[in-house]
Amino acid sequence: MTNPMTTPIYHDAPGAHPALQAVHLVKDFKGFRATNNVTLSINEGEIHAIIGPNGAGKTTLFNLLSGFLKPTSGEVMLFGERIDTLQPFQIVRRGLSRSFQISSVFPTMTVRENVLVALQSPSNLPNQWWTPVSRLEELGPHADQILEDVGLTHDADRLAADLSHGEKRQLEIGISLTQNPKVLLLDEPTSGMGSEGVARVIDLVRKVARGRTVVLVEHNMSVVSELTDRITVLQYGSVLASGRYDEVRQDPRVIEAYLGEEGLH
Ligand SMILES: Nc1ncnc2c1ncn2[C@@H]1O[C@H](COP(=O)(O)OP(=O)(O)OP(=O)(O)O)[C@@H](O)[C@H]1O
Repeated sequence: MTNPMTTPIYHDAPGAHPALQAVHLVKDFKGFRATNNVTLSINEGEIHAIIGPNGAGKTTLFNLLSGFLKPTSGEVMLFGERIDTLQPFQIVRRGLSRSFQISSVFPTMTVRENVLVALQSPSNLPNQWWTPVSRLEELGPHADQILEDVGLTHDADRLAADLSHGEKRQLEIGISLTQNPKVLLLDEPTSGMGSEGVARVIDLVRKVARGRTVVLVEHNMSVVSELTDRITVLQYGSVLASGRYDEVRQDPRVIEAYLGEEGLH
């Protein structure tokens, strides 16, 4: 095992404070290398997008960063401390949360109950909840604040099952916020949404990113260009390019290998 004290730290800009780092990360699935020596550094306060074609390894990298997969080799660092040796709930306690899409929403509970239940959990992970909803009222003001933050105040008493796709994604982000994460990972927050929903999520991500570091996997390039400070492009599990969106979109390797002749817009 590598000594954390000797782990190289990749600062990419003078004065930058890394929040989340991958250091020579490798993940093999039965001989198939899904993550190939990925090193990247995401700075405190940054909104960073991970993009790449289908099968490039984005979800695998997200799972490695949040502890849902253990790396074959390499390290993940959160504010300079190794977290790849920890369980996901311990990583949440250290300040990193991720959205779970529909898996962490209880469809038979109301929107507000979903947030209340997540608030009393030591992490926002499924199976970590045990307090009956009736005892959760003291957390009500906090839940209401989160619902306001994610724009669901008027939907508080609706069953989660009755929410639209976009509203469920808003609730997912709300559930992630219950742990007041310093680093928030969002997996395709605009997937399956029309332009109105996309615009709402862009506003929401900007809002929740205040005072936080946000990492998102995103296919919609207009979302990427509007929201992100820097992006990382994955191809075949490796980092093809990483840097400011404006720079990376002009990188000939990115244009040729990933985006086709038209490139990023
Ligand atoms: N548990 C697994 N076992 C075997 N192979 C896997 C496993 N998980 C992912 N892979 C493979 O690793 C590669 C990367 O998959 P991953 O889902 O990380 O890509 P992705 O960039 O998120 O793709 P998409 O944009 O389609 O969601 C793919 O070839 C996939 O088939």
